Amino acid sequence: GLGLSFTKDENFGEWYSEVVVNSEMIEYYDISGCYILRPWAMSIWEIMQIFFDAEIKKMKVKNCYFPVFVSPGVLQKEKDHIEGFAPEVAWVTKSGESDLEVPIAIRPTSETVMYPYYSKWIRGHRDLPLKLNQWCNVVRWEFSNPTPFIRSREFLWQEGHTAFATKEEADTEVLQILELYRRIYEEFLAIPVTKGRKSELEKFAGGLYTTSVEAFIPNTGRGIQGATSHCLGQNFAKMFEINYENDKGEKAMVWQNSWAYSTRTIGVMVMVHGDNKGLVLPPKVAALQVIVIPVPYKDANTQGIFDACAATVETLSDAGIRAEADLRENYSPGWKYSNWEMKGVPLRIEIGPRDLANNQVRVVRRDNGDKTDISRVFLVEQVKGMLDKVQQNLFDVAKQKRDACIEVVKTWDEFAKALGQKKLILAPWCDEEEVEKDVKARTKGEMGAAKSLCTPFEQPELPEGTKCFASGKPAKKWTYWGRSY
Ligand SMILES: O=C1CCCN[C@@H]1CCCn1cnc2ccccc2c1=O
Repeated sequence: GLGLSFTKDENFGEWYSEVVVNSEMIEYYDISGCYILRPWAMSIWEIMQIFFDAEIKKMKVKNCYFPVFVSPGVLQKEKDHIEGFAPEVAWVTKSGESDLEVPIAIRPTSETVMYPYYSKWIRGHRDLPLKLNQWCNVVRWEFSNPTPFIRSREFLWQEGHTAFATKEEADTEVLQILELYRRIYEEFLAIPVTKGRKSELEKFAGGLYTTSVEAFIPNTGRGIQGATSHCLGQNFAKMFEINYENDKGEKAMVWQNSWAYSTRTIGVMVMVHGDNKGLVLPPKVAALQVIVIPVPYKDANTQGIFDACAATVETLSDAGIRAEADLRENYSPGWKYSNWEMKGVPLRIEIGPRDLANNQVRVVRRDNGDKTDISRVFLVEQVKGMLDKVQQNLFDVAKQKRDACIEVVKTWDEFAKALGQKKLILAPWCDEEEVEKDVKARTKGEMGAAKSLCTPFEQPELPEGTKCFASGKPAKKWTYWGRSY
């Protein structure tokens, strides 16, 4: 039938797969871990891209495009960053019938592709800052459970790679980009995220420090890294000899950042807002914000109803609202309601004989089902107002649910209990890596180990003498912990 076979609370994994397919965002592909992004998903990606691309252009970042193929020499150049990732690198070994002399890697990320050329292009201090970004795909041949948008062997992202004369400039940009990622999640996807710093164990090994925006999925009790903004320090500058003659005539190495968000954002949005009727789209990223549906009754002025639907679409479209009418003759209004609810369209407008007679329309909200009759005289401002209310309500509900999952703990027992209850745990930590490894070891199991998610920039009060939850040593900071994707 039309509806879902699984409910979000009873069978989250099956529910998710069904929603992304039935809403026509994803088509499963015949290669494991690869998915077809259909227009209903691609339109969300494009709306975010328009915002983010415009914002980085204000920051004087320029777009470019580097090859997808990586020569083995440079890929292996960065020893400690590549070692952990090597199993994920996909290689081209043949063309046609013949083997390639030297296998060629497919980019899993582009530091090693780009930085030999940064070394060539950056000569003097006038060549700085160099700020490039590319919108592209990357390939990581992962083996852990593939999930559309969340974990796939190929995904779309943007990767920014910048180089500065000073650490101060790099530090500043890291946080400017992180704020853009917060806006992507909170202003567009209506998802609350926490800005913070990754631990030494969880950070990008090739960098100096990693900041991230962290989201949380209440249904699975798992944290998920939403986007990352790394300061690479001078590590890659040393490796790839990216230096310049500074204004004192000395040779100096550049300070670099790299930052990315990916199509994973779309999966988080599905998981957070979706319900048992299917996808729920935040209006800001909805390709279609209003669907207008005629509700003819016997022969009561059917043409008048269809004309009113068309006129309503025109009025809303002229006001910049993304609206369409579903005038298909061979589907009932009820079928259409279910279909567009499954696709997550924020508002439905119904026009029947009574609405026509009263020069009004009935508006139904997808997020909470509220029905409101509004006069066609005030149509645009009322619909705009309702779209804003849907956007805000989705954020407020998601934030309330996420906050309800946060558990502040002081001891190991409280930590273990909260973990079992699928909580997002805030705990005082001594900031020792050995202790972090110990937490992973002690929580290993079929649900996956707990790990540190981030140390939030907004630190609660840490009373003198507070002990680390895991080691009992003097705590230095509050850190979020939990199972994760
Ligand atoms: O996050 C980002 C932001 C954008 C640019 N790259 C950084 C760091 C990527 C870390 N990473 C992640 N998976 C990998 C997989 C295979 C080889 C290398 C890597 C790898 O370096």
